[in-house]
Amino acid sequence: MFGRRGSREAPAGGQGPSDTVATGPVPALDLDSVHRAYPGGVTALDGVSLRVPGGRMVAVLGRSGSGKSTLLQCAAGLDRPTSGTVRIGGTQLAGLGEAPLTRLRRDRVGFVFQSLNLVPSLSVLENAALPLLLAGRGAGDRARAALAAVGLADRAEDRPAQLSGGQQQRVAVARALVTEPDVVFADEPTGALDPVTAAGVLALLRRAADDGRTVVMVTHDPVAAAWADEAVFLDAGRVAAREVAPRSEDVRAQLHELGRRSHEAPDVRPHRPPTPLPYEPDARACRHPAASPYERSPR
Ligand SMILES: Nc1ncnc2c1ncn2[C@@H]1O[C@H](COP(=O)(O)OP(=O)(O)OP(=O)(O)O)[C@@H](O)[C@H]1O
Repeated sequence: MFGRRGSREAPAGGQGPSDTVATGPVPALDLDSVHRAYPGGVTALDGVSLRVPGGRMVAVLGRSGSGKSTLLQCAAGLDRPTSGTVRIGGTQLAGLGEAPLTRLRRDRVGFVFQSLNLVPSLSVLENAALPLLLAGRGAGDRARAALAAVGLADRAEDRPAQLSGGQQQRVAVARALVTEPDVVFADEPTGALDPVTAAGVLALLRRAADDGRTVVMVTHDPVAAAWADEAVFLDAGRVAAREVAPRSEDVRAQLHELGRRSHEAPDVRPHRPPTPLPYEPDARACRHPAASPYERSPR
């Protein structure tokens, strides 16, 4: 049911390591020379170009602090690059005001986050339906179908706290897919899960790509990366390498090589607040964890 893609063809065109080449005229996701400098002088992204066609799953890897989450946030329209362009389905995000950007995120983009999970006070069904409810659209049938697709049809009336961690993450996947988005962004979606449960979540993302969606997943896990069509390795905010049809051992070796190149610098995870609810116009102003309705619910 959750088979890997049969065709794992190499990208055409002899491009350098900074590009994933689109097969169609308009890539589902297109980043061109994206820079992101934070106040204080940290350059998190230093000219990243990445084109991802529809139906492809890309894993983004790299050492802690290499810019993976910043890349995801800029690509998803949750953060604005200092320079460079991001296009989703041909729409340039920089040209959009807050309201159209919010609509685009809500209607054409899905999000799965490790630490930013479900609304504890809502039922599982309401959580899965959330992007549709916020858009004022009828939600029941589609949310039930999305829950059925992740194997949780019988838990629709439960609260998130009544589910296991893996089940909660499957609800998050259902929520990400309920709008039938063009692009799904997943930031370490399996980081807190055991290997078997993680495989279930990865299979769902894999199936989304096989159904024609574009999936961009940040991960530290070489095994998770092996579910993708392509692995893109960041180092100090740049694309350092890429691997088509990655195998976990090759990904592990590449990560080791990146670590060696950086002279075994201490692997310190930067402090970053949880990503705010991506559907609200003022979401980027709500950086404090307490303001986020997607807090991980107590178990
Ligand atoms: N809001 C911020 N303000 C200032 N610097 C930031 C901010 N967010 C991230 N950074 C810095 O930008 C760089 C890239 O951070 P980012 O979170 O994108 O890395 P990452 O590869 O996702 O790391 P990890 O794997 O640990 O999550 C780091 O040096 C980090 O400290």
